[in-house]
Amino acid sequence: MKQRSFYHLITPAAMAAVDRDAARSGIDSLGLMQKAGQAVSAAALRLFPDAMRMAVLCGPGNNGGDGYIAAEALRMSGVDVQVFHLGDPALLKSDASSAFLAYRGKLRPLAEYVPCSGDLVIDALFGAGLGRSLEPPVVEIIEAINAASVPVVAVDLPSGLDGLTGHPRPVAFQACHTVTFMARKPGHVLMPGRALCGSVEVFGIGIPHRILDAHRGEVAVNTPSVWEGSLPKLTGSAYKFTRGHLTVFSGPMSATGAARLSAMAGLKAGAGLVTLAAPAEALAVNSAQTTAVMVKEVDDLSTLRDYLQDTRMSAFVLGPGFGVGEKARAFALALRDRKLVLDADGISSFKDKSQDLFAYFAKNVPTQLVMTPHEGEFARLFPEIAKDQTLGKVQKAQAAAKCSNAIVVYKGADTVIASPDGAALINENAPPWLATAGSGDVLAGIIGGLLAQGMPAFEAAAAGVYMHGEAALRVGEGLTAEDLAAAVRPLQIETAF
Ligand SMILES: NC(=O)C1=CN([C@@H]2O[C@H](COP(=O)(O)OP(=O)(O)OC[C@H]3O[C@@H](n4cnc5c(N)ncnc54)[C@H](OP(=O)(O)O)[C@@H]3O)[C@@H](O)[C@H]2O)[C@H](O)CC1
Ligand SMILES: [K+]
Repeated sequence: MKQRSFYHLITPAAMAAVDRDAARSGIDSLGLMQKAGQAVSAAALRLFPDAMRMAVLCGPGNNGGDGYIAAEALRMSGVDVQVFHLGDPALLKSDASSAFLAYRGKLRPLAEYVPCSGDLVIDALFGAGLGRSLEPPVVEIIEAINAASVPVVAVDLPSGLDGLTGHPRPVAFQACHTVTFMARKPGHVLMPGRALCGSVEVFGIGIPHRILDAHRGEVAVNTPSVWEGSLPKLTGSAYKFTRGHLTVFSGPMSATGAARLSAMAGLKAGAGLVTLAAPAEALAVNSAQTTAVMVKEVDDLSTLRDYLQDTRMSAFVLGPGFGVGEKARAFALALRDRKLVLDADGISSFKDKSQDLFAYFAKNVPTQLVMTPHEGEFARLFPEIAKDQTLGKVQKAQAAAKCSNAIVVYKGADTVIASPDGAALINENAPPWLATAGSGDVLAGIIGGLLAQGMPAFEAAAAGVYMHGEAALRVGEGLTAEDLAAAVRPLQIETAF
């Protein structure tokens, strides 16, 4: 059975609505808090059986409530527990107040906590209800605990981490383990939140899935379950043209390697034919270094138009090593009714001219344009969105996809794939060694290869990002882009021979 709740992400605001609906449907909310707190206590005992003292830091809301339940459960297990509270516990409301009243152990104000060797900190200051940036006294305490390197188990989210954006506000605990409830939030998956959480445990506290489903938004983790139904299927009657023809545009003689990496990756991703469309000066160098990939002269807009007469040309990659400028812009606009991956120089060519690009591709429904910017390229194409500090990476990618009518693959350790209709996926299978020269060229080629085989653009982009991560994991540390391209494999092939 698929663990659906693990792959769908629930924003903190949606989680609050889930809580409200659970209470309205008659579910005992204190019972939910008790299960949450007990799960935290179980995790602390399992992971840190030898802790000399467990310091439970309890905040002013329900996250603090979970902390009081955990503290009492630990105390009952014989652990030396000390609660350090933020704010006046007499002001706690409803379930959190009940949890506080049920706690029978030692209690001191948060400011009195001094981290000691042998401590385990259980962080129950703030969770999904963090509504604004932390104030200086709490910032200082978090910084002091992080600096002391005592282990921290976080309740729901490391305090200070924004569950929507994955950003610290302005600091957050560095946890070694985080226990969250029912479903992960985007902040558990986006960077740097993912790193601040340590390992993440999703504990079911008994909220029915029908309530979670009702509040499930547009953001999920990029897993095969989202797009595996759209993967190209290889049947016994397949021949090379039915598997699609990908064209990758080569740069000038001095910059052809990037396009060759894309081309090889497209072929490995399953495209039946791949052609490097190169200017005359780069024909020889490309021909000398390719075997299965074909080479064809495409010099200018006029030869491109002739080339496009062949309607079997099913998808295109423009950008890797291509060169920034008017030629890239003219080529991209000429491809407006084709399936196109616009990457690297193809993106940078539209700096300060992005409205032309967006206007040309505005009418395609569904969109056939995939753009693959890293952070710097994203800022060139979407300067206003990039500098909006109120938006997290997912919201930025969603806004960019909407205004460009393109699938936006906003790259990084936490690549976000966003569609103009608002759907967004966060990728989490990319190992750190994927950050190497030429890695993006390989990704563009994989996505192009999937588009060529008929996958819809959003699914092709998401599957491509996932296959890219899988290929990197297969190669391991020390990977070069050549190794990566060679390690690309189709994910699912139906062998109906
Ligand atoms: N279904 C579930 O997943 C359950 C989760 N539980 C736990 O409940 C919390 C969410 O509880 P909530 O009370 O909504 O929020 P918090 O405890 O995280 O924080 C709210 C309180 O914190 C104050 N606040 C917010 N930001 C700041 C700040 N920057 N500085 C100081 N104080 C802040 C806020 O004060 P206001 O003035 O804004 O009202 C609140 O007092 C979830 O994370 C889980 O741990 C349930 O226990 C079980 C069900
Ligand atoms: K917390």
